[in-house]
Amino acid sequence: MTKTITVLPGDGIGPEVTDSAVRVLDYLFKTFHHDVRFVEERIGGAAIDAEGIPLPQKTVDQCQASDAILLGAVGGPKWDRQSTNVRPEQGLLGIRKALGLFANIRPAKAFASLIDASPLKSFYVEPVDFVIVRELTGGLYFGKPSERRGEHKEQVVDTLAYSEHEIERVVKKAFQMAEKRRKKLTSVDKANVLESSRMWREVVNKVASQYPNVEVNHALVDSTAMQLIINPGQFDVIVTENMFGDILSDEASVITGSLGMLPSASLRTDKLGLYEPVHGSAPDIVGQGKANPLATILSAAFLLRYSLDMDLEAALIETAVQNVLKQGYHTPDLKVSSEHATLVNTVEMTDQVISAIAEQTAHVH
Ligand SMILES: NC(=O)c1ccc[n+]([C@@H]2O[C@H](COP(=O)([O-])OP(=O)(O)OC[C@H]3O[C@@H](n4cnc5c(N)ncnc54)[C@H](O)[C@@H]3O)[C@@H](O)[C@H]2O)c1
Ligand SMILES: CC(C)[C@H](C(=O)O)[C@@H](O)C(=O)O
Ligand SMILES: [Mg+2]
Repeated sequence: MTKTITVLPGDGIGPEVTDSAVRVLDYLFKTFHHDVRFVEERIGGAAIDAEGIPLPQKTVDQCQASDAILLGAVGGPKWDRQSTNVRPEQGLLGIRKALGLFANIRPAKAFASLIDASPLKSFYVEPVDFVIVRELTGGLYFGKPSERRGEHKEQVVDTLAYSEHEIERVVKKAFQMAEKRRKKLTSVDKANVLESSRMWREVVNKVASQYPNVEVNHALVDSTAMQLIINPGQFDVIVTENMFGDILSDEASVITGSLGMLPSASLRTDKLGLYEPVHGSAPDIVGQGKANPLATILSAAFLLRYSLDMDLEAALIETAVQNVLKQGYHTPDLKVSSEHATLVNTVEMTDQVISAIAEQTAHVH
């Protein structure tokens, strides 16, 4: 049966990086004779410009009817300047919520050839291999009320709300991942201040009894931000609420070299997932061929693994990315200094990944 991937390029460098990932996927599907079609829909600023809203119903319906979703990025100064309440980011939050994608998986792993691209000393970067499991459909991002108040709108309120069920399902996902990895789970919160964090801890402790092989630590978010810099190698799986996960995952991304390298998967309990780079629409480099497509290409590998059960094809992408980096190809965001380094643009980087896949699949007809 034909599988469908909905592609949501979005704004800024979004279309540049999704084009790259679609080319890589298309190459693999042709090579292995998989029957997969791509359908493109609008989200974010692109949807606001065309239809006045960041998440048209047609986009939601198409995503719901598909097997997986590949997203670029949304947002940019053009829409920040508009004085309306309509924002591109509402499209992204809306699609995560509409599809119930509660678990956002953001791995950070050191690539041997990028160790020197990190702002940290290589000694700290080499052992890095952790996954942030970020709760994605609750917390401060979605709590109501969220509004300006008072006669002169001189007050404001945002709400951090969670139900036990919302915490439990994402914490279980994190335990399941930890079981398959080094069996260490760090739950990050602000339990010295927030009631929601104290409940978060209780739920983690309750779920922990079902996973006796996994060692559990509770850590405060401020000290975790520091530990990520002074000893990032200590972490295996980190589970945390929506906003803390957002912040820590950007921090994590630079440890391993660049925001342009970090993929993500947003999952629920069945196979449908949304795959996107952790980075944003990078308005400062749009249209210049400088966008690093690897975060999106690696997100496409997750798409193959988690939504389409194509583990072999996913591994081919990951090995190809490693090989291309080993050969010294890099986009401008990757500060590599080796004498074999070759600076390439977005399209050339994609070409290199496809040739590296071709080398591995030369025997397939
Ligand atoms: N998932 C998303 O769609 C998403 C995520 C974060 C930010 N945003 C939106 O993106 C816009 C810009 O936000 P920002 O500037 O804070 O974050 P950003 O991630 O877009 O950019 C931060 C910096 O990293 C660089 N960068 C990011 N991705 C890169 C890539 N693939 N290759 C090379 N360099 C890359 C950018 O050039 C910039 O200097 C905002 O409107 C924000 O809301 C969207
Ligand atoms: C653009 C924004 C709404 C989004 C978030 O905060 O979730 C982004 O920063 C991310 O990390 O995916
Ligand atoms: Mg973010």
